Amino acid sequence: MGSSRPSEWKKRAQQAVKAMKSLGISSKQSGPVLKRLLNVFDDNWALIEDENYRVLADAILDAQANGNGDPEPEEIDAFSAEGGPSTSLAAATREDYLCPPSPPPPSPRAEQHATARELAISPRADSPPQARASTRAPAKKRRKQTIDAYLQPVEEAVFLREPKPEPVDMDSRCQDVQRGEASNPGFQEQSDRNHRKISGTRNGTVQRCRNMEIPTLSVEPRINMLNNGTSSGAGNVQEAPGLDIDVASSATGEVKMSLKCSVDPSKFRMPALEAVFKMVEDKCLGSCKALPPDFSVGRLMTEICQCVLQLGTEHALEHNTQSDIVGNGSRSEDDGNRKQKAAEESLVSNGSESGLVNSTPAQQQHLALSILKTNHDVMDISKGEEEIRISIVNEFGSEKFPPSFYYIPQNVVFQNALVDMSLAKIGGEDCCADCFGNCLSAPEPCPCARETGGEYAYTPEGLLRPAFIDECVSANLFPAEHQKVFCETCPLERSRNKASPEPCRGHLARKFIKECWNKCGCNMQCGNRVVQRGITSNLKVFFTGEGTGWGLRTLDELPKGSFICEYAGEILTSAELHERAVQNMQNGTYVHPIILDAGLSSEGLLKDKEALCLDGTFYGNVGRFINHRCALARCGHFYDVFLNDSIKDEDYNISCQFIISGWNNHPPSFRCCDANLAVVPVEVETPDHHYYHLAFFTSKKVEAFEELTWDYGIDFEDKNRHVKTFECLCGSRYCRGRRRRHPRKRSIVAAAAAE
Ligand SMILES: C[S@@+](CC[C@H](N)C(=O)[O-])C[C@H]1O[C@@H](n2cnc3c(N)ncnc32)[C@H](O)[C@@H]1O
Repeated sequence: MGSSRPSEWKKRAQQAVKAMKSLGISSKQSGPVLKRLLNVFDDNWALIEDENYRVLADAILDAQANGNGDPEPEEIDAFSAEGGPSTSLAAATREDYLCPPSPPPPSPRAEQHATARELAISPRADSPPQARASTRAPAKKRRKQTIDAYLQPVEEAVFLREPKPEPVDMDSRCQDVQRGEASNPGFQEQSDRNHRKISGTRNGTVQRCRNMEIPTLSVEPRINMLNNGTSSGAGNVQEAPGLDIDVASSATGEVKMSLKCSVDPSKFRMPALEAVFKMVEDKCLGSCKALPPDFSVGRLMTEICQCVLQLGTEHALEHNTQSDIVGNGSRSEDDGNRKQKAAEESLVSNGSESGLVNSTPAQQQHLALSILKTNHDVMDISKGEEEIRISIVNEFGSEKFPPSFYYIPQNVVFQNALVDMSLAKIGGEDCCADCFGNCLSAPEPCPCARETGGEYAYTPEGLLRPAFIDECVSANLFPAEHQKVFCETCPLERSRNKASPEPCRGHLARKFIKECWNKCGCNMQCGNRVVQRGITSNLKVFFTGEGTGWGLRTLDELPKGSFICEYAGEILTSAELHERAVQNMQNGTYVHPIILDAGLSSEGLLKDKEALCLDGTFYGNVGRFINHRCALARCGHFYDVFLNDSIKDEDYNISCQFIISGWNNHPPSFRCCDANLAVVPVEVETPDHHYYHLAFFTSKKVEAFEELTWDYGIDFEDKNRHVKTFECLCGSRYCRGRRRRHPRKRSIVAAAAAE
């Protein structure tokens, strides 16, 4: 039959074999399969040649996958001798081989992937007929799946080529990658599978992933990649496969990352790592103008390793902490873990000895929750509760996590607090039902501006007006200069001592912001709705390393008057707060709850339960991380401040003048204030001042990465205070809470000041 074939037939057979050769498939592999195909297709060459011999390439790979790839010697001989197909494999049908139109044949790389496939389209002649039939029946469907899977790596593949002379357009490359994803429905799924593929080793893990974000570069064939010596010989076209990354950890604590590519071993010798880094820098990164001049791939890889280690160890800590609490799993000897465990143990034991036994069920629940809930998300401590992610960072590597708490973006009632948010309570004078869009653009201020004297508290740029902030800071620092209201029977004093409460110490009549709300006709973008829209600045929780625990910093430069966040927490009655404060003292912990007493002056006589407080200890937002900084020494304390040798004479003079004559007698530039936030009462849902929000605004321009601080207003010298306080480590020159170091000097300065 072979000799009777026309030369045209032979020519076509040679071309087919040649086409397969260019894919790295030898004639020994392609010949027998071609023979089978011609038999099945009744010598219809068009079907085989279609799409650049796609059917043939696919059939060869399938044959290899099914162990039929190595032809019997007779088959090869028969083909070369006769140049025509054998009829012995006619059990396969045309349908088995045909598939919907698809892109051109895959690269040789696909060979590796083909080995993973389960398809058997050429059943052995010795299979029972039923078995063969059942194999064939779903073959078409499987064929399609196979080809889709088979073509997939081609789209995913990263081809390394020589760089083009023109600058690299990273954005358009990324778009190309994204387009690839969108145009191939299987792509995302495949990618997800690659990312999910995590297998455990003994006490270690191996994670394999394909980096889909590596852009495609143009290529020249000579580029050699790392060789694992197992390549099946892909010819001399060195198309680097999709970047396969392995990350493995061993029981001994090593973390290893590897990038894998295949190459012909005879053409490869391992280059020096520095040379590789240099080449990558020159080729791929040098043209990217955004990189800093000292950028290097070596540092980039070190960064990657460090990130792997950091994320890996943090994850382990979370896991171990939770395991310990439920009583299974073993804890590593990591220092941070031991510390955390010790802290938890002390909480537990304190709880059982004094705290938990003596506390109410609700308190017990809170203590238990605080012990259990240690699953912070380092990428976003709010776990999606805020519009913006707020990550946690510890540059010191000691305390691994901030204290446990539940993240809440808004205040919640703990138990007995009564917060009347009824719409019925909002009268026509307390809202702007007739407004539309942005109230700040209207020709006349709306009724919501009444609270702030007919002028909105916010500027059109969304900043709190400077005069408003200065007033709030001043009230905090110089309460004596501001109006105070005294209750007949102070609910706060009564919560401390019901039997014989002390006289009211007075409550400052404070300035409120009033925002538009649900009964108003304006929209959510109205300029008079800043606090209720939530956090918009980029913030980070960080470990201060200065003895003040965790703190909050801004990542943006912020002008004066910028809204940072609310202080959100549980709403407690003053009685509940008092009970909690006592518990906390017994447990050796100190929290900084805030009393919502700005409205007490207008409320008249209140029952205990009606004086409200906020506590962010167990439930809170990022506001709970804002540390205290002494804004300014108060009269009577300020001499001590200047005993510190680092304080210059001019500071001394300015501050003395300042303190003696008061805040308002000095121009703003003299109003030196070390804390950079002011806390402001904000009315949103309730028109009275019984319940309100507390919002932090910058009290001056703040640099990017600066820690955000506010003055808690603590009188560190007050021996009668009912809650335990901390020794202040704010580092401010005006610090009121630092331990005094030079008693002798103090008396000299005091004497000098008295003259
Ligand atoms: C509202 S929390 C602030 C966040 C806290 N640093 C943390 O790690 O969770 C208040 C607590 O922080 C600590 N703190 C805040 N400011 C401080 C300061 N200036 N000096 C010392 N400790 C401070 C005290 O332990 C205080 O009880």
